Amino acid sequence: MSAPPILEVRGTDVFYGASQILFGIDLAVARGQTMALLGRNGAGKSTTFKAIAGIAPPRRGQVLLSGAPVSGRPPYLVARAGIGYVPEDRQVFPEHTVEDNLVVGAKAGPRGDRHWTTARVYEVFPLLAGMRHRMAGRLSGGEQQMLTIARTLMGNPDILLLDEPSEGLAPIIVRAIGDLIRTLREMGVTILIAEQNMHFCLGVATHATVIDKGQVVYSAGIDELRGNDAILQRYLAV
Ligand SMILES: Nc1ncnc2c1ncn2[C@@H]1O[C@H](COP(=O)(O)OP(=O)(O)OP(=O)(O)O)[C@@H](O)[C@H]1O
Repeated sequence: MSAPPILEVRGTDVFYGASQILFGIDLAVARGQTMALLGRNGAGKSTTFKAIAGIAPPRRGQVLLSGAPVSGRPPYLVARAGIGYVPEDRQVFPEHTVEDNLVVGAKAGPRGDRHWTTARVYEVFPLLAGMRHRMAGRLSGGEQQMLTIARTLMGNPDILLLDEPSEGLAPIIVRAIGDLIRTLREMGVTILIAEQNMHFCLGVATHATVIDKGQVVYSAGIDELRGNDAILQRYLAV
C-alpha cells in the first residue's frame, strides 16, 4: 500500500457563525509536492488554511496528517503535530533581532528531528544571514515574509502552509520569494500555498487545486492547469 498523503482535508465544512464558508473541501498533498490553492478573492483559501491549522475548526469533515486526524485539536497542538502555518499577516517580533525571531521558532519536529537550525536557515536564506542582528521591525515587507517562513521552518514541520506569500510585495521581491519556494521544493519540503497570483503559482507549484465559493472545482498537475484555458478564465480571470 502506498503512503498516505502528508496532508489530507476530507469533506470539510466550515461556518463563521451562521454563514457556511466551506462546503465539503477535499484536498490532498503528497510528500514533496508544492500544491497551489488557487481562487479569487473571498473564495475561501484563508479559511481552508485556518481549518487545517485548527483556528477555524471544521463542523464536518476531517484534516489528517500522514493519515492521523488532527482536526479538533487547538492550533498549538496542530503545529506540534507537524503543520507549519505562515498566516497572511507576517507576524514578526518587531523589537527582537532576526536571529532571536528564528530562535523563538526553534523546536524539534514531530519525530524529534532538528533538520532546521539557524546555520541551515542562513545557508538557504543568505539575505537573513546579513541581517541577523537587525531588529525585525526594521525589515521590509519582503524580508519579513522571508523571516516568517524561516521561523516556521525552524519548527521542523512536515508541511509548510503559506497564505498569500506574494501579497503586497514589489515584483522583484515576489521573484525572490518564488526562487526561495523553488529552492525549498528542491530540498524536498512539502508546501501548500494559497494565492490569488496565478502567474506566481504557475512558476513555483507542482500541483494546483482551485476553489470557488467554498468548493473545490478543479485539481490537477500544474502543466494540466496551464493548458486548461476554460478553468483559467472561468475561475482565475487570466
Ligand atoms: N471572520 C469572518 N466572519 C465572517 N465571514 C468571514 C470571516 N472571515 C472571512 N469571511 C468570509 O468568508 C469568505 C471566504 O474568505 P477567505 O478569507 O477564506 O477567502 P480567501 O479566498 O482567502 O480570500 P482573500 O484572498 O480575500 O483572503 C468570504 O466571503 C469572507 O467574507
